[in-house]
Amino acid sequence: MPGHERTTPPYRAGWIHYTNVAPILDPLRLPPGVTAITGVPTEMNSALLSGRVDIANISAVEFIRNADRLEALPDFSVAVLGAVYSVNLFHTWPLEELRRVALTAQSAMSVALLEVLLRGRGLSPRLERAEGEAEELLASGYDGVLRIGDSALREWYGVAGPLTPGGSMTALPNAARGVTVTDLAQEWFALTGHPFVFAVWAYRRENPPPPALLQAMREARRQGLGHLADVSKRHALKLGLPGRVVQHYLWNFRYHLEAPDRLGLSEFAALAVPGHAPLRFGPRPGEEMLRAGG
Ligand SMILES: C=C(O[C@@H]1C=C(C(=O)O)C=C[C@H]1O)C(=O)O
Repeated sequence: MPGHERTTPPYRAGWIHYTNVAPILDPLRLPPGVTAITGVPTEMNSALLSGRVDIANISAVEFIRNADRLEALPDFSVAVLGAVYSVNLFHTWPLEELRRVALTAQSAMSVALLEVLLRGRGLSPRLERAEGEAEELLASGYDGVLRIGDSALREWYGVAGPLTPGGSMTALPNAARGVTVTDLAQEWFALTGHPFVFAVWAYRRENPPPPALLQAMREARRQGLGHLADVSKRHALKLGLPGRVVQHYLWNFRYHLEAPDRLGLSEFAALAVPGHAPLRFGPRPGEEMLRAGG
């Protein structure tokens, strides 16, 4: 049409912006032509699947369930080997005696992990979606509450902290005032000896991210991990937690989807989504142009 420039629509990103992705997202400068929105995991999962965004860090189980149409970046993850501190089951009875467990509506992956862990122990408490703080839900009649993200980290600290100087964050499970915190990633490690991958960066296969976005994300991660003390200090203020606790929390993550993480992911996929389509990952750093034919 005369007088009308044909413009390419923006490439739309959806970020779960929990503190655990701050080392990647805080320093990120979006390249021209890329926009971003933020939300909790279940919101970003559905934004990607419904086509409202083009790439998102989503619950890994949704990537597995939709492996026939999604692909994930080969070198980005939110994973841990052992405890994660922010995916917690708060409970007042031993796991074997739980009857009614409240699940946060923000999570898909941690819910799937809890289901796998309970099944593995032959347990089947009633699982219900309910939102609210752990102690509040425990007081209202639930005997277990699954919480994730920043509020789970804060509530974990409410039970486990304040840590004594030189005290260990790794003595788990934590318990205080009749509430036990079971760290689900720690349980996964006890079961398998492998890392647990909570999130991957996924996109619809026919719509991969522009190389400039990948480059910006990799550069941002380098910056963030290189200045972890600053990132931690800033978020500690926001969270109302000691800087050293947030720094321990952040350095503990595995952000590169390395071979051990993929092993953990495949193992989880086989348990949680039997018969899933093969998991597909995009080209390795530096190989994007090869695939684009350039
Ligand atoms: C480690 C976490 O992982 C997050 C948990 C998710 C889920 O339970 O669906 C999704 C994305 C992850 O970034 C956390 O929430 O603390």
